[in-house]
Amino acid sequence: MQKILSGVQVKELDSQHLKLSGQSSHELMETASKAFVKWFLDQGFSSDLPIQIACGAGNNGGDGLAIGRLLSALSYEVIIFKCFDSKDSLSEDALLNFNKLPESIQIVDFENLRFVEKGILIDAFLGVGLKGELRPDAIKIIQKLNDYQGTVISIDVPSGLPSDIVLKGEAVKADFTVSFAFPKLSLILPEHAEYVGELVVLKIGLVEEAFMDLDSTFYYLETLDVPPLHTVFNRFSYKGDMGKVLLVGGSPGKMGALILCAKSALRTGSGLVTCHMEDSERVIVQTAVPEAMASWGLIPNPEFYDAVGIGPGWGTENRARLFRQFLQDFKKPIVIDADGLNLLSRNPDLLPLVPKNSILTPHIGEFTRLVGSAENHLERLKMAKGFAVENELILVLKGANTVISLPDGRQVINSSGNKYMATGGSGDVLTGMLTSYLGMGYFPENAALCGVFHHGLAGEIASKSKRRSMIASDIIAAIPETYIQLNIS
Ligand SMILES: NC(=O)C1=CN([C@@H]2O[C@H](COP(=O)(O)OP(=O)(O)OC[C@H]3O[C@@H](n4cnc5c(N)ncnc54)[C@H](O)[C@@H]3O)[C@@H](O)[C@H]2O)[C@@H](O)CC1
Ligand SMILES: Nc1ncnc2c1ncn2[C@@H]1O[C@H](COP(=O)(O)OP(=O)(O)O)[C@@H](O)[C@H]1O
Ligand SMILES: [K+]
Repeated sequence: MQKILSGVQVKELDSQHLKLSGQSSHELMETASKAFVKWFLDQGFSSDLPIQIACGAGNNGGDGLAIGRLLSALSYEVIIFKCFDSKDSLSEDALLNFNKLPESIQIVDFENLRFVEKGILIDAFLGVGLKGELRPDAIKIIQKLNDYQGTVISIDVPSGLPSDIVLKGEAVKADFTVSFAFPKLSLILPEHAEYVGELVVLKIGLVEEAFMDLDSTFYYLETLDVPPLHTVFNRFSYKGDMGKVLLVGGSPGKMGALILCAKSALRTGSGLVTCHMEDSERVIVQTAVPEAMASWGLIPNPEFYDAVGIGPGWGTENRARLFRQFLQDFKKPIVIDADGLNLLSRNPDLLPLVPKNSILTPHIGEFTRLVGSAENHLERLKMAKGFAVENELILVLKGANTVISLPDGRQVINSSGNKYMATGGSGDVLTGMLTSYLGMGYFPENAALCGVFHHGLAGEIASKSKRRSMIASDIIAAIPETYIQLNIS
């Protein structure tokens, strides 16, 4: 998995990479700019209007200048807005690219800037080299850039946004942020949603060894990381190998949560799924999911099951005793969601009974009840890490860019998923997937990573044709396609 480094570490990373690869810094800038242009062309933006590029004096501006030259060579009309005083203030590579600009590109001093409205503005003013608070002249530039009415694309980070802390002042509000190598930590904080817009991360061929000596506990989970985490089943596998899972949840009026969870576990690959609920509700489950079995009353013989998921739609009234009894009987890692988490919040004495390496899946509200309230998401991530380490549990903090905190202190940020997944029941689908992987014998860490990634990918696939019409059942229907796309048998 790709380490996520701080803005300060990026300089060190660059020099390590240049040393190990033999590439020059100018070539690296060219690679990054070409990666951007390739992405840009794939988006199919209209080529009728000029591309306006606001360039600063550092290497972020250098990227902007190189991109301008590359787009101009593809017959785009390009206008460069100079957000720096003179050529003397340019970084070495920015100057090199400034001197390579063809005559056909218009260069306009920032004071004389007049936007061509409704087109595209590329923000290459400030990147990870931003230090301290913005200088007054930079604030003015950012305010002016934010007056633009068309599409804004920020390079690496929206200008003004610090790369790894929460923003205090002004920053560019982008529609897209195209970051290089890994997402800078601040790009995944919900506080910055209106600045970052859609997040895109492009590979620029940095050699892996360059990351080795740079410390970070944050990692980025991407498509290529996932196939090796999966268990391969052989042709003699039988349904017992695929896991016998028990899902405990549902209550009158909330049976849908358990049904979604059961369908999701089956689609993920579980061999046998049993739903445990109140006697009065079992007909609903048996009708809705004929592939699942039903159980009610006390949980008979918990040891029979390979994995258990507990909580979706369960309610909290009169559940604590059953939960305690179950935790005393069942010693393998489990998945706890929704009301299972609420029960833990209300009965903290249950927490030490939760088997080590169990997976807890709170959204921010459940997290606040369970772990405490945080001033901002960065502080929340710190608390999540502390909770996972202290209790030897895996904490999946759900949201855009779900963060998986592992008992050894690593925190893995998921790259898959999108806003269309913000729909009732999508968390229940995740619980079914996670429990299914545990049931198939996956190490809990791999179950968490695979479950979260495939869930997000299924959301992406389903939303292609559904957009805001997507419902949780659509995510379940897209699970098979995730295996096809990742070539998992
Ligand atoms: N490995 C990577 O990630 C690569 C990074 N590249 C680019 O290089 C950028 C980093 O370049 P640099 O290190 O030159 O830094 P930047 O270009 O991000 O920032 C430096 C500029 O910001 C100004 N500045 C700093 N603090 C300020 C403040 N408080 N108020 C106003 N202005 C301020 C400086 O005067 C300087 O002009 C990245 O963001 C990325 O765009 C690419 O060129 C290639 C590879
Ligand atoms: N904006 C978003 N971008 C990506 N994923 C999202 C977004 N909003 C929600 N999700 C995902 O959808 C799921 C919602 O779960 P949850 O909040 O428990 O919903 P519910 O209780 O309705 O099932 C989580 O896995 C979360 O990561
Ligand atoms: K920028």
